[in-house]
Amino acid sequence: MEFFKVKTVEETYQLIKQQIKPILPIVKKSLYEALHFVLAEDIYIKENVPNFRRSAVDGYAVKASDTFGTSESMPGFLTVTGEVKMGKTPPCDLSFGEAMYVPTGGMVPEASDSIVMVEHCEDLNGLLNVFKQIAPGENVISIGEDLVEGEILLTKGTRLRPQELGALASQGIIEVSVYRKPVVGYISTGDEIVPIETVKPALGEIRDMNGMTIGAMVMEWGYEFIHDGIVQDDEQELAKRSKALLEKVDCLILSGGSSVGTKDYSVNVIESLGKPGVFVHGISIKPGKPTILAVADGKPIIGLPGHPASAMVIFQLFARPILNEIQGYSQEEKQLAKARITKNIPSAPGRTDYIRVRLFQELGEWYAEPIFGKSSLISTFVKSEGLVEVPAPNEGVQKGDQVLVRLFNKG
Ligand SMILES: Nc1nc2c(c(=O)[nH]1)N[C@H]1C(S)=C(S)[C@@H](COP(=O)(O)OP(=O)(O)OC[C@H]3O[C@@H](n4cnc5c(N)ncnc54)[C@H](O)[C@@H]3O)O[C@H]1N2
Ligand code: MOO
Repeated sequence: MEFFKVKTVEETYQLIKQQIKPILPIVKKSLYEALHFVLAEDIYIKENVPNFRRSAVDGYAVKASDTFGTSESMPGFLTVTGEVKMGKTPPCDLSFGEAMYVPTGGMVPEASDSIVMVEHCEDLNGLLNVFKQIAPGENVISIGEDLVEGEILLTKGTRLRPQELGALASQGIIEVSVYRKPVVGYISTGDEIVPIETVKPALGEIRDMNGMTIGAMVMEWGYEFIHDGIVQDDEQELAKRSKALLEKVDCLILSGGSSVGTKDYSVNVIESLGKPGVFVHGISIKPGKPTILAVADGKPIIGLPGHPASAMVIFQLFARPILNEIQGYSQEEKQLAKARITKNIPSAPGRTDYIRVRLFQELGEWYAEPIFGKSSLISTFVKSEGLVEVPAPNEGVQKGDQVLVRLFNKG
């Protein structure tokens, strides 16, 4: 372990990918319980969808060539031979000069290649007047147009959203193998930190905000959170409590004591918990520079800076990908919005800054207003809806520049 040799944000993300592996057990879940779990198997399409030719509209099945040359002023005439009932096969096939009524989703007779919409024709006692020519294939959903038998439907590592569950349902797959969701354990450190229930903290004491913000973020992501309480600045006690908690959870978070002060024991304790140990201590980032990232016998450990806004920024940026990796999910988060920045943001080159911003809309354009303030201020987060990144090589962002905002979850 190297002492406080800062890594860039990019290097940190690369190290996370290298160091953190899927460790969570694979479990079976019914589709009803599988939302947001990460798939642990490849799934192939075993049935075409649709597996019969289906009409996309309410109309008449015809041969397209029978409609060629027809128009409002010069309708074509076809004989209506019957009607297709929903969920049933057509009563008979179709010949030239014939038409058959088919509702949306109904099966198209084999000899028909297209459907004229009801609005483009008129059924006069079995004589269909067609006022519009159509092209072969029009309004027909072909076999396998949605999902083709034999092709891959979903790959291992896909997070199951409503649409993936729908695709699985189309195949009659009612149970899937997924990675169990992580259980996150958390300890606040610091002689000055007192439980939030404390009615009147003594002068110099502060209520445990980080336990609340970090716990709520974990729960927002759908994972289990265990707050194991507050540990005073006592290295042995912290080591004992961290070790015991790490055995029960998949990922351990310590808040505070991450810096280089005389009572900042987090890094030693984290290093003692298992191999290979600390792989990041210090990131060239603002806020959150003294962040610690480690792996102990496969389990990730994060040492968060104590300042509440720093802890939230770091947790948002790095805990999310770490928790994704242990579930076998390694895609990037994509909750981004474009906006114009309303003020200049100065920044030191060589350091990546994350600025809290409030979003608002004016004359159809979105704007991001920087909420400046120290990294100890929770109020900066309360007023914000996202973070704007000022990349390391840049000296800042100019008022009016287009920026990408990483949105906080709206719940
Ligand atoms: N000489 C240096 N000092 C500091 C550096 C540095 O590079 N050199 N970095 C600064 C930066 S940046 C940060 S961030 C802080 C991080 O320090 P720690 O992680 O050691 O955090 P603490 O000292 O324990 O706490 C900082 C601050 O946050 C409050 N805190 C802690 N835990 C909680 C909690 N659960 N809820 C609410 N507030 C909490 C704590 O009372 C302190 O006020 O280090 C700088 N120093
Ligand atoms: O980098 Mo620290 O998190 O600002 O105070």
